[in-house]
Amino acid sequence: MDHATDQVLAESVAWHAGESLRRLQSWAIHHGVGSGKLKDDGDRTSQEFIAAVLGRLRPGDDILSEEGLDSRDRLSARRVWIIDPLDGTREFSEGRPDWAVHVALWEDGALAAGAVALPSAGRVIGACIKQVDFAPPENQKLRIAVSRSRAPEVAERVAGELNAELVPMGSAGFKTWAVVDGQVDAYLHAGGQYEWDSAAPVFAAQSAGLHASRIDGSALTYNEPVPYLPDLLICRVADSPLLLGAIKNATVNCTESTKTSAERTLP
Ligand SMILES: Nc1ncnc2c1ncn2[C@@H]1O[C@H](COP(=O)(O)O)[C@@H](OP(=O)(O)O)[C@H]1O
Ligand SMILES: [Mg+2]
Repeated sequence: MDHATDQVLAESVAWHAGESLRRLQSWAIHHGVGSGKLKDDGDRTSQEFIAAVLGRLRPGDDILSEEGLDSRDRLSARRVWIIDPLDGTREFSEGRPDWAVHVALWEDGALAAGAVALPSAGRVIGACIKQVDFAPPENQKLRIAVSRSRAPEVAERVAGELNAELVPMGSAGFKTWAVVDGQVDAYLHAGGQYEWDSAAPVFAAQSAGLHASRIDGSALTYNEPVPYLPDLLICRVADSPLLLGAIKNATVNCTESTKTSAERTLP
């Protein structure tokens, strides 16, 4: 299968899943559906839709999904779709716009396709997005997107060292889009996340010419036995030495772990 065809599929399935979720969210708000039910319905229906499409169009591929059962089979597979049917679930269930759908393809050791659908912005970011070549206005503080509900301690320290502004938002995909779109200069996360939270955003960011790595500067790797990938930095390549240096200073005595957890075991 050629990667251009896989990329079209990733963008299309993410877009359609996102549009269904957007309609579900509007309907639920209009009818006063509780946030718990909206969250469960969103996760379930998006998972079912994406799994059905990939199962029909790519029957030989494996799937690693936040909402699906994991299996050891994917460790010997050549191609694994890594999906988060609804990222920013909390924000979705609160009726907010900062959520996304992530669909990525890992093939032979690397990300080969990926798409992040952003229904509130009417956008999908993937392989065909414009390269990010802008510089921030002079004398403007660096703006760093962080989790709205779990802003990491390291980000607060980095902001202190660089006199940067932290911008809280939901969803890894939404924050990545904010960097690609120039609304912020970086997205910094630590303290916990899984492969499905970052695979599609990282593919889209790298396609746009951005830096994406672990917060110690090492490469992000996918389809690992334990899909725990707790931290992430996305920013312009030119800003990466400054940010990685500040993160290094900030992680001394920081309580957040950047080590891979071995807590999840495969059946
Ligand atoms: N400390 C942590 N441990 C595990 N997952 C985390 C985490 N912090 C953030 N995440 C996950 O990363 C995604 C983006 O988080 P945030 O919106 O806080 O930036 C969310 O995915 P889901 O919404 O798919 O669960 C969230 O659950
Ligand atoms: Mg997620």
